[in-house]
Amino acid sequence: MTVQSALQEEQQRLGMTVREIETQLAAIGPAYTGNDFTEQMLDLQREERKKRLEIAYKEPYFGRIDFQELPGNEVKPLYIGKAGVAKDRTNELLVVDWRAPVASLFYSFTGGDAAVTYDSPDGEVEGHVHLKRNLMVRQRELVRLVDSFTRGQEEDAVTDEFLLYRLGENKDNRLRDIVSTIQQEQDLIIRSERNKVLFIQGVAGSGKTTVALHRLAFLLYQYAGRMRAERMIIFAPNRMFLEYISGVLPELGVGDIQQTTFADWSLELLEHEVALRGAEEQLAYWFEQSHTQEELDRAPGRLKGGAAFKAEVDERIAELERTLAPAAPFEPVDGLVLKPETILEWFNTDYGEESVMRKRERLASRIRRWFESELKVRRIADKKVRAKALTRLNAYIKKIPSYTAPQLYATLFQGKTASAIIPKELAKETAARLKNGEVYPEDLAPLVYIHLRLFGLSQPMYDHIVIDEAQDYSPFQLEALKLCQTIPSMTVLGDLQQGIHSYTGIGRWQELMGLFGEEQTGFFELNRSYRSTMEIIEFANRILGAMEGVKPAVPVFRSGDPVQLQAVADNEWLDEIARSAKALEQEGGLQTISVIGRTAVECEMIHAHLAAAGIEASLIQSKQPNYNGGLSVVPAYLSKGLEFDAVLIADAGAEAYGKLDAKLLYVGCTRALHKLKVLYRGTPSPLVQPA
Ligand SMILES: Nc1ncnc2c1ncn2[C@@H]1O[C@H](COP(=O)(O)OP(=O)(O)OP(=O)(O)O)[C@@H](O)[C@H]1O
Repeated sequence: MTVQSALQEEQQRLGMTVREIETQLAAIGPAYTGNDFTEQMLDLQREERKKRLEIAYKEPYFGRIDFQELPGNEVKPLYIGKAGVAKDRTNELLVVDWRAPVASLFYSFTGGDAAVTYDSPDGEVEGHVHLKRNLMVRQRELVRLVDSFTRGQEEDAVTDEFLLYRLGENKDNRLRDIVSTIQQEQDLIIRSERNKVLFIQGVAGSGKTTVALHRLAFLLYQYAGRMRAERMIIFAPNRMFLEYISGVLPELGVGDIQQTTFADWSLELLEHEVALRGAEEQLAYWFEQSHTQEELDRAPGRLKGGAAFKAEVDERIAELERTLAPAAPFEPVDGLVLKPETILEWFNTDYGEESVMRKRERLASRIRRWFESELKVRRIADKKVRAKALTRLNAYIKKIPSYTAPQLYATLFQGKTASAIIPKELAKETAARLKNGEVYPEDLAPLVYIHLRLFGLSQPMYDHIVIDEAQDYSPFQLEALKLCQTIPSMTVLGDLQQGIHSYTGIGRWQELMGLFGEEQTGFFELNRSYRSTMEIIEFANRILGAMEGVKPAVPVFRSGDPVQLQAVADNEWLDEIARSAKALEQEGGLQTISVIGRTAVECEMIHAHLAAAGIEASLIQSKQPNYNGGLSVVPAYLSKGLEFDAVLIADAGAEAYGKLDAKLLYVGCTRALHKLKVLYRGTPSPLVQPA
């Protein structure tokens, strides 16, 4: 078939599909506004369908795969799109949803005449691929067609043309979906079974965040009815990042998934009984100055987030459970005695796996019921005797220990019962804060954990949990989240090479993986980086070069400008930043440009200088809820997770980045998609020695 006839065929097919979608959309009609429940339910379904059709209407599909099921079936063309569309009357599939089992061929097939297979609900299906075609549709017009495989013909060497085109585009201030170019190694993760805790170690720009979001969309499709969006939750490092990723799920037709930070979620769970303090001061403390390894190891976050402290918390809860049932008999009326052995038996046998305070509640109710029934049986009607008995009952129940999470947590920092591993100074300071209802970020995981052990989760358990930037999580945080699921189902992603919060996070994935049984976990590595050009990735790889156990990122073959490394005199520094930023702006086409500084203080200074030079830029600070694109100034530690068309590293001098700061500089440089310029004052950092 010639290119011309292929184009014609596809144009006709596209026209037919678009008309069908238009007809179906028109038939849906206006929303129901009445009170009939059945009608309301039907309307919800119609709305769902409408949403899917609208997504399909924008860009009906992006790929085609011609598949012949064996043995000997006919060759069927399958069009793959964001949302499945079937013909109204015949139910013939016009577009296959990208998440459908057969669509996996589009992502996993890399050429060759051999038979291939995919997993369907009825078992493995075998067949031959005859054609793999990428189609670019914009505004319902076919603008591009590339065949990456035609059976029986020489292999076309253009497999990655579409990917390169997508990667070469400039980006705005939002992360995008990648359904049309998901890569094989990413697809494997997205389609993994649900009842696993998947750990994904991926280099900067390997698509971890994007893949995790696509995985949610896949799970909702694959386990429709068994997994629900409102019972899924995404944990991201900060609110600005949440805003940055907020477009992807709606683009994939998925709504209602909770997206939060661990701190916000914890405070809500604790019903705002405590107030969070010190988050910004902590960032300033750890990032505005250099620290030794020893300081990092002794950091409060490490101590309170580690396994040893958790063991102490567990022991404290166990002790509470052991001593909760009263040891003294209950005698509401002289001669009427409820023995402690009976109470203990009720407590130990009747309430099984329930949370500790719930068990207490049930025990108290049971004692009350016993009291009422005994008084009835004994026909105790005398008002005075009854009133006295009631007072005794209340006093007895009041003595059964009752704690809120902050109260129990506080016992770990006071008097004889204080924790053995928390240094005295830290314990004193924590106790004083707790008295005022104030906590630091590292107190949240133990508090939430205690709360969940004491009271359980007040809402349904989560069907799936996504944790982004998980290298910054402590084992205790994961232990707390583990309590929110009956069967673990999580996607835990991060990059140890970007582990800049080592005062609280982990050094090895095993620290988190070890919390689950081996059969419950899966581990994936993503080493290909899709964000940056080859030149940028090679530069960034050299920064980490000297570090132990580093896996260099493998670039996609996308070449751009060389990275510019430029010395600048102290007195010229701010002017040069302004000049460089202006030059990048004037290049045109770059939608997002960022000046990345070492500290927040440095960024404030740069921002003020840009403003004085008449250059409009936004200053990104730690409390910021959003980021609007354009030109921004941001400290390296806040740039994590984001990306910009062009990055200017404000100062990579030896004073700003010592050898211990490799990860931080790596984070900064790997934010750049297309252009990277690095200025330095004085001697360059040993991490970026000029060639
Ligand atoms: N298969 C793909 N097709 C097109 N673009 C992709 C693909 N995979 C990743 N990308 C792009 O690469 C960039 C990086 O993706 P993402 O932010 O998800 O990576 P990450 O691994 O979470 O990065 P980091 O750890 O540096 O924050 C995004 O612009 C994303 O759209």
